[in-house]
Amino acid sequence: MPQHRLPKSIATVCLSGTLPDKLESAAAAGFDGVEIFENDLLTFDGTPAEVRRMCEDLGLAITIFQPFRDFEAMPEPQRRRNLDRAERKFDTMQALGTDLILVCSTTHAAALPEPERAAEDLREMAERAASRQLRVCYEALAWGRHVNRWRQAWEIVQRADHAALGLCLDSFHTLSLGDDLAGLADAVPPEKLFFLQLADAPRLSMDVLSWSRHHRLFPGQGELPVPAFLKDLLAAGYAGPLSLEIFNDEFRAAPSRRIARDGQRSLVWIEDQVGIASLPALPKLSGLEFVEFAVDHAARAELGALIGTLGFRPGGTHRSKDVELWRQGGVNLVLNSEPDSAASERFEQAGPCVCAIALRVDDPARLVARAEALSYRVWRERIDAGERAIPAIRAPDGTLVYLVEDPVSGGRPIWEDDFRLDGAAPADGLLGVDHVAQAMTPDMMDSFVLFYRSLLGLAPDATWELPDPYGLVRSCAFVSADGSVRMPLNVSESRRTGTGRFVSARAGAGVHHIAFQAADAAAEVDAAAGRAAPLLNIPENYYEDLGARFDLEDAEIAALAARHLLYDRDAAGGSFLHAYTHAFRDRFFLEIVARQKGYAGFGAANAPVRMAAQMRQGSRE
Ligand SMILES: O=C(O)c1ccc(O)c(O)c1
Ligand SMILES: [Mg+2]
Repeated sequence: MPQHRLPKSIATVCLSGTLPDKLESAAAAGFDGVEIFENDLLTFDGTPAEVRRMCEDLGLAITIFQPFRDFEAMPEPQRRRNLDRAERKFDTMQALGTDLILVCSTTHAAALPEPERAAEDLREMAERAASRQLRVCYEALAWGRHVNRWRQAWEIVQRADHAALGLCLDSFHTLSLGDDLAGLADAVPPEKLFFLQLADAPRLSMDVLSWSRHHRLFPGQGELPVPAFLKDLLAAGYAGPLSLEIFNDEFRAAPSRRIARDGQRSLVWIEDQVGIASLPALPKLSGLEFVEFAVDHAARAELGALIGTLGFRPGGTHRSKDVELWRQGGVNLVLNSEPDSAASERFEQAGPCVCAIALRVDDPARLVARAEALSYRVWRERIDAGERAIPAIRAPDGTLVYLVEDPVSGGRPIWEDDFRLDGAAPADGLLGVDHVAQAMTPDMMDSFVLFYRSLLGLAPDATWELPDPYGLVRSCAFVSADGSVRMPLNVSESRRTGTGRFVSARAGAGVHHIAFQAADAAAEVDAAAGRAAPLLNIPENYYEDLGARFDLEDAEIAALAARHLLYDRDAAGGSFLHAYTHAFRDRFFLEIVARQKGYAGFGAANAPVRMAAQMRQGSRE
């Protein structure tokens, strides 16, 4: 393991904007250095010396200049021209003030399949570089013409045998081919490990070039074993920068400050994963203590009426603020109309919405420290004497995530301190909050993924592509190990889907629906119907199909149909019952669910039916 902190670096290609924007965002996020991607220099209207000065002013080192393409093993006359081209790039590097250039393995059809020639050429280039105190590192592209594995690249570097020539290892190129770094520590001396690029990605079945150019992600946002890769590299003695190199269509378009910040977080996360730095330990989560809505008085009355039909009753009022607590069984809903508060700020911006959720955790202070180490913003609401200070962390969309100490860990319920609990006894059919689903623009998804994974240790469930009548909705839930916290994330490229319309109305991301877990779904729905709850109608065709898909008795199906309950079952025999309310002002909706025999999903198979029903219901209003 390295004795000193490894510098953190990011390739300019990861970020949107002009070169100065990219550099400022990298510096603001706390990076020590940048990889200058050649295209960002070519399109910049200023000299390399100016870029050098900008970086110096921002405290950024230029860790590498890249890429230098189609160099090795080319026939004449390209061979000679390539060496001239290299000399020109060395001039640029000297003006930039960086000593390292990345040569990626050639993809050129004319390249010769001769490692000896590749070695000879790289040796010549390294010799010329060395005469200017510069160095060259060689990277195997996963789609290289003759060299696509690090072992092949190493064979060539070894054969070239020049002190100014080493390897660049890129986690994507190795892991995308199902390869790993086994044998690296034995084969390659540490001084030959010149540079490391870290990139994660979702597992996709497509050609590796398109996968790499459009779908890379920061470590922790995807599915590749990047921490294991880094561990192997550190064990082999790598002591250079940890550098992020992400080609991603969303990143290219998203605000560079947010993406740079996420990049920096991903490196803090991976340092903790591999044990070269440590974050305060992950929280132990035990469910949601409350969900808070930002409302004005009119919306509060209307929302109170809706949740009233699900058996919620006013349970108390806040001692010093215009805030009501509504309860049903194990669920607490907070309706916040306090002017000049975090809630009112959200209301002004987005109208009635979920402005906060509260997690029950074993140690709020430890999770606040973890959030701070990951540069997530911590919020402390102003409080009056005698009231409890409840810390909160800002999710990527600004929603507050309050942290309350789990009573099991010795925490006292927060309600007695801050509320006058004077409500009538509510109904008690709900056990707790089952899940809170958020909808967002596609460019926000990976920021949320990193938030839930790095901060809370939630793990991704399966990804679903759900057909709404007006476009696809992509959904992936993040779930705690014990299932007590479930957070589905939904995105849609179309603005006409339910998700797309929500995101437009909400101007960003937010909570799209909240599901309550019932002990007995049928009883809960019957009670809600008795209170004239606006429940979503499900068409008869759905129930016809249920009978075909599952071995349910006709009477069972009739009982589901009568209640507009949806049904799902998993391979292990677990089952799921759920029903929905109409949307509240076309913004968010509520769901009643019951899980049996360990069912762990969300009824994804039913989502198209639900979305079509919502579309019909919306157009009737
Ligand atoms: O996609 C490419 O061409 C490319 C270029 C340079 C790299 O370091 C890399 O990993 C990929
Ligand atoms: Mg690379």
